[in-house]
Amino acid sequence: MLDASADPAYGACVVAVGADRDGIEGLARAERAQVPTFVEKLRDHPTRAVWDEALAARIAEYKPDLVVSAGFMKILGAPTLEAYPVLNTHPALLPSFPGAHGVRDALAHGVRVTGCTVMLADAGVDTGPIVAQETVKVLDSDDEATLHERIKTVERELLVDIVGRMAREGWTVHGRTVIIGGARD
Ligand SMILES: Nc1nc2c(c(=O)[nH]1)N[C@@H](CN(C=O)c1ccc(C(=O)N[C@@H](CCC(=O)O)C(=O)O)cc1)CN2
Ligand SMILES: NCC(=O)N[C@@H]1O[C@H](COP(=O)([O-])[O-])[C@@H](O)[C@H]1O
Repeated sequence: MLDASADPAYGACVVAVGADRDGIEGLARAERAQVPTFVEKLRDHPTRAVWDEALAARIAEYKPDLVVSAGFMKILGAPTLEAYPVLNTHPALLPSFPGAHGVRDALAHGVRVTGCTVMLADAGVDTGPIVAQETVKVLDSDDEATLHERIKTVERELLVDIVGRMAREGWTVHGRTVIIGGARD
C-alpha cells in the first residue's frame, strides 16, 4: 500500500501504521518510509475496554478516512468500530473458517480451494459485509505455511486494489454486500 500510494492516481495515502505489539515488519516498513507508527499493547492497560479506548484514541490522532486491518490479531471493540470504517483481510473464503486460524482450519477440513476475503469489520469475528474475495487452490504438498504464503500474495494484491478503489470511488453497504462506486459490476 505504501508503494501504491506513491502514485497520486492511487487516491489514498497511509497516514500511520499501528500494531498491538512491537517487532512487526509493517512498523519497520512504515518507519523506513517516514510514515508515523504507534504500538498500543493490551498488557499496558488494566482491562480490554481500556485498551479499546486507548487504541481508538491513538487512531484518532491521525484522522483516517479508513482503517485497514491486515494481520492485526485483536478483535476491535466499539470505540474503534463506531468511529471509523474498518477494512479487514482474512486468509480464507468467509464465512468459512473465520477467526485467528483460517488457513489451518481450511487445510484441516480438506478443502481443495480456499482463498482470501476483504470485508468491513463489525462487532463480530469476521462476520462483516464482504467487499471482495479471491480463490487460491490447495496443493497436495501444502502445509499451513506454504498455503498461507500463497494466500498472502493474492490477498495483499487484492487489498491494495480494493483500498485504492474505495478511496477513489467510495462505497455503499447493501446488507451483506459492499458496492464500490455507484453500481454493481
Ligand atoms: N471487531 C472485529 N475486529 C477484528 C475483526 C473482525 O472481524 N471484527 N477481524 C480481525 C482479524 N481476524 C481475522 O481476520 C481475527 C484476528 C484475531 C482473532 C482473535 O481471536 N484474537 C484474540 C487474540 C489473539 C492473539 O492475541 O493472538 C483476541 O482478540 O482476543 C480473531 C479474528 C481483526 N479485528
Ligand atoms: N484472522 C486474521 C488473520 O488471520 N489475518 C491474516 O494474518 C496474515 C498476516 O500476514 P503478515 O503478518 O505476513 O502480513 C494475513 O494472511 C492476514 O489475512
